[in-house]
Amino acid sequence: MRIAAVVPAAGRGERLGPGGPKALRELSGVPILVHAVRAVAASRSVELVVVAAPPDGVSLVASLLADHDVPAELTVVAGGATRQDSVRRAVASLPPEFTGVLVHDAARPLVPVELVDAVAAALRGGAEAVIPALPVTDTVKQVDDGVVVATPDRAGLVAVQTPQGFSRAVLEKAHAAATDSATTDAAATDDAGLVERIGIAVRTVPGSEEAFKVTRPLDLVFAEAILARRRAERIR
Ligand SMILES: Nc1ccn([C@@H]2O[C@H](COP(=O)(O)OP(=O)(O)OP(=O)(O)O)[C@@H](O)[C@H]2O)c(=O)n1
Ligand SMILES: C[C@](O)(CO)[C@H](O)COP(=O)(O)O
Repeated sequence: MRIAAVVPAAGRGERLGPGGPKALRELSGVPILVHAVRAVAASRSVELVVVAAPPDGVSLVASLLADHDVPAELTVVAGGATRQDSVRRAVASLPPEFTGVLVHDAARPLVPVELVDAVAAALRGGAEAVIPALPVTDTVKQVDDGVVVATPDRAGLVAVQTPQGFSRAVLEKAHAAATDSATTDAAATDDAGLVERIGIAVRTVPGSEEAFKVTRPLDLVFAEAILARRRAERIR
């Protein structure tokens, strides 16, 4: 199976606050997107990376990636108005020989290569859909208008990350079904959610704390701390 990585990077990063599109914000002087692309490209399973850029920023993103050392075959396409749109457009651009797809958020720049490899290995092993998951550490409540209506059993809950791996045929079918029923179904926040809706089993592999999503300002502080620790480990 030939595997490509699709990196949705067309979001605005509103929860991160002012400072421009999140994927172009810097961590240790390098754009978040470049960290994320290098991280997936570090896996020997990944032969091609397709980045979904903000629709008005395709050439800017392409030249930014060209200016940095990114050891991958790379293309940049225009993303869409939602993450789901961005992923669908990037998958549609893949050459036919790529029958496996890893979808990885640009907003998860520090994913360890071991996690990318584990998702790719599960895909090669026959899984049609595989996602990294970590146990939930907080108690989670369901609320309605500020009032708690239920407390789901935490033992059955996980928080999921990217890269999420799919057989390309399954991913395309799930996105097509979601596009057809867009007015009746709630938006899915991840690709695995779309795959679940078409009745395909989604397997999990253990996630990584370092694969966290840069979402709010404090996440930049965590990310810089992890990069500092990695630098220190390299010179030790
Ligand atoms: N129209 C969109 C929206 C999101 N994304 C991407 O989907 C990933 C996960 O989204 P999220 O963390 O929510 O990013 P933003 O949408 O940028 O954040 P926010 O919701 O705070 O604006 C990010 O890599 C983001 O760039 C995308 O490609 N296209
Ligand atoms: C795909 C994802 O990262 C899995 O946890 C997450 O659902 C993206 O959500 P966001 O609201 O677009 O950040």
